[in-house]
Amino acid sequence: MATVIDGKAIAQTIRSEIADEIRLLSQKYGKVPGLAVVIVGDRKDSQSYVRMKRKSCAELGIKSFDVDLPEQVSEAELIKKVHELNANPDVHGILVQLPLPKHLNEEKVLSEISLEKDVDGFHPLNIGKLAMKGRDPLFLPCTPKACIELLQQSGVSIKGKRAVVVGRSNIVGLPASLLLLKADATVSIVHSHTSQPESIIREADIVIAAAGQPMMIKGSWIKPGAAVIDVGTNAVDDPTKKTGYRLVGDVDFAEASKVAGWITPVPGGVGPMTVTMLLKNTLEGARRYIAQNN
Ligand SMILES: Nc1nc2c(c(=O)[nH]1)N[C@@H](CN(C=O)c1ccc(C(=O)N[C@@H](CCC(=O)O)C(=O)O)cc1)CN2
Ligand SMILES: [Mg+2]
Repeated sequence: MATVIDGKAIAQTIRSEIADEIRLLSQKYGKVPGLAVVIVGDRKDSQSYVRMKRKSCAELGIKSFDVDLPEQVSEAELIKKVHELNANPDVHGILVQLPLPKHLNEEKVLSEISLEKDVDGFHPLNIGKLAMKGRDPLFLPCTPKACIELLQQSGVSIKGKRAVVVGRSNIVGLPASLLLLKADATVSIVHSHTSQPESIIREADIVIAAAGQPMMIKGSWIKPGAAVIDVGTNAVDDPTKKTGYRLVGDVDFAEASKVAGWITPVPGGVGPMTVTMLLKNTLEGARRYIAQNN
């Protein structure tokens, strides 16, 4: 049976370290990190993620700046808000919750966030630097950073290993594959046009599943002893639950956990670490700001 990687517990340990560092920063410089969380519209899932982020800020001593905009907000108004946050010296990190409503151009909006405050690491220049050998972005995207941190904390070495990323989204799949490449893995990306994905996944020592397809990766697709990091958070109907649904990953956990060496659960794996990496990036942004302005 695989070792189940407890993302919630690992996240908790890192959070208490972040809280300690924030206390020190505050004592020494009289400043606390500030994070602006911008949300447009009222998608239930996005609202819930934003609530989690704001609550986590409060718990760790990060000042959160809440910007809630209506679904119909114009691109110009949203960008004006971003510019105001760029100019606010108490804000060290800015994130715009994704996805945005269809009428807004995500790439345009994200490229207006100051590079030094881009704690999601989604600014095209930060992504570009991630793709370049010998260059480092100011911030790494939170979910891919969470995946690497979970592997490292579990003692899984990446260098020279075969890694497969399932999915090629801008938020997870693409940056995760770039991070694995930077860590010297041999990386393949499997996506909706890949024929026989199972034959490629079966060769992988490390699998990062970020396809958004409930339980698509079967136990028979996993190489014995592989490390499996499941980014999927899919709601599937479950009449036995009060809510009427339950969350499952992109991996069939019951099957894969019998074959893998390590595996993350859903919920309680990558999700809590994603928010923790955001808090860590915000602390990094504040530290950098203080170093440049003292
Ligand atoms: N601006 C951004 N937008 C989005 C990001 C992002 O990193 N930045 N990622 C996702 C959503 N996301 C954070 O925003 C996120 C998703 C899931 C979790 C999480 O903790 N999941 C829990 C289960 C939660 C539940 O019970 O509903 C888990 O896996 O244990 C955190 C953050 C898209 N948008
Ligand atoms: Mg859009």
